[in-house]
Order: sequence, then C-alpha cells, then structure tokens
Amino acid sequence: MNLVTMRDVSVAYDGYEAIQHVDLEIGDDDFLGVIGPNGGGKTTLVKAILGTVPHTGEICLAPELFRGKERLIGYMPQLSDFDREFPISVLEVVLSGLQGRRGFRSPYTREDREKAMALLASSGIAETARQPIGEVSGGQMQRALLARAVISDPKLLILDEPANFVDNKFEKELYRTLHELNTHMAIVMVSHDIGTITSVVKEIVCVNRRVHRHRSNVLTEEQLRNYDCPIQLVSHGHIPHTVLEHHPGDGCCDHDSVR
Ligand SMILES: Nc1ncnc2c1ncn2[C@@H]1O[C@H](COP(=O)(O)OP(=O)(O)OP(=O)(O)O)[C@@H](O)[C@H]1O
Repeated sequence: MNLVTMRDVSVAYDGYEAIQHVDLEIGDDDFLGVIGPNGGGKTTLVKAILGTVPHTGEICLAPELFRGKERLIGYMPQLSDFDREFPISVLEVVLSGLQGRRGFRSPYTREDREKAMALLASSGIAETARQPIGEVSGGQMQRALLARAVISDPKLLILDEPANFVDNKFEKELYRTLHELNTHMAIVMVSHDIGTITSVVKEIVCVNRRVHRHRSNVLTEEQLRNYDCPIQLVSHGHIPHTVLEHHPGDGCCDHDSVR
C-alpha cells in the first residue's frame, strides 16, 4: 500500500526549481535511501512530503498516515537545522515529537513522559533527560532527535542526514535501530554516503532536481550515468566504496570529507 503518492511535483524558490516533475510513491514497508549532489534537492523533496514548502502538482497522503487529526510522519531534521540554543531539556525535545496531535494544548501525560524516558533509556542517554539540549554532545543530540521522531509511533519516518557529525558507534546503532523500525514503518533516509546506505536501505532514490527511484539498493556506474546522478564508484583497499563525486564549489574535495 502506498502511504505517499507524488505526481508531477515541483518546488521553486524565487523562480528556481529545486525539484522538477517528481513522480514518486512511498510504500508502507519501503526503506528508501535518498542520495544526490549538494544542492540537488534532497531536503526540498523531504520538505515537500512534510508539506513545509509550497509545491505544484499533487502530493497525496494515504488515510493510514493519520490517527484522527494527527499525521503519523516522524521527522529527524539535519542537525544543522536544529536550534541548539532553544532553552529546553532533552526530555522536552523528545516530548515535542507529540505536538503533531492537532489541537494539542494540554500538558504531556504521565504515559507520555514514561514513553519518552523509555526511549531515552533504550538509546542509552537516560541520564541526559534533564540537561539542556544545547549542552549535550552531537551523538546524544542525534539520539534524542531520533527518539523525538518516533515517539508518536509514526507510519513513515523521514531522516535527513542522520549520521552527519556522529561517531561510528552511533551510526552502526542507528542503522540497527532503523532496520528494526522498518518492520513496522516506512523509512526515507537522506544521506551523502551511498557506500554505507546501500547496505542498509532497500532501494535508492537519486535526487538531482529530477528524481529517479531505482528498484534496487545497488547501483552500477552506468545506471548512475544514465540517470544523471553524479556519483563515482571508487575503491578503498579491498572494500569497494561509492561516494558522491566532487562538484566545483562544494567546499570539500577529498573523499573522506564528502561523507
Ligand atoms: N529556502 C530557500 N530559499 C532559496 N533557495 C533555497 C532554499 N532552500 C533551498 N534552496 C536551494 O534549492 C536547491 C536545493 O536545496 P536542498 O537543500 O533541497 O538540496 P540538498 O540536496 O538537500 O542539499 P545538501 O546536500 O547540501 O543538503 C539549492 O540550490 C538551494 O540553494
């Protein structure tokens, strides 16, 4: 069953079309890895699905994505988009994932708090619950943001570069958690590092203004060329690795910093 159906969707900023004529369906058990060059429109695609940017064309959300008026989409923003100065605790950040309940005015219930605490505990950061969000480490912040994204038991979880700025330990743990979550929710994950995500996601969506869904989690160089995806397959020691090709003006040029 499709949770999201996009038909001929375009999004423009001041006349510049960041994504064009997108046709994309997201099924209820999908795990899509969204890749593409810097500025290719990955975040814009996510924002279009979330309904936070004006678009042309049609974006249809299935009734299964709603519980009453609450929209069952969990979202983990890029760390850089999250305001660390916001004067709230880690626990409150997690609880704020419940604000999608429309007309939500009352204070959080005891069950809400218990659920938030249980999520913090299962991600190993229960002791940070009372700390201001601005004072925890990047890895702890990412764990809190993931807990926030799933506290409402969404049917669709969208993550924008969730492994940016974090250690390998969190990355591995994150992918294990996502694999488990994918047994009962669809996942869309934006990432630069297709070398890693191909082993995690089921299928790949390439975004370079145009959007192409590949019915596989493995892409050949030829496919990437045909779809106009500026990706390069390179080899690192014994492990073949796939990274985004450098683009002039990216501000980074060695492969490790592209990750
Ligand atoms: N609010 C905005 N106003 C004007 N232009 C924007 C805005 N947001 C994005 N853009 C432009 O739209 C294009 C796509 O941006 P977007 O952030 O969706 O790309 P991205 O693939 O997510 O990039 P990155 O990999 O760098 O995060 C870029 O050219 C960007 O400069």
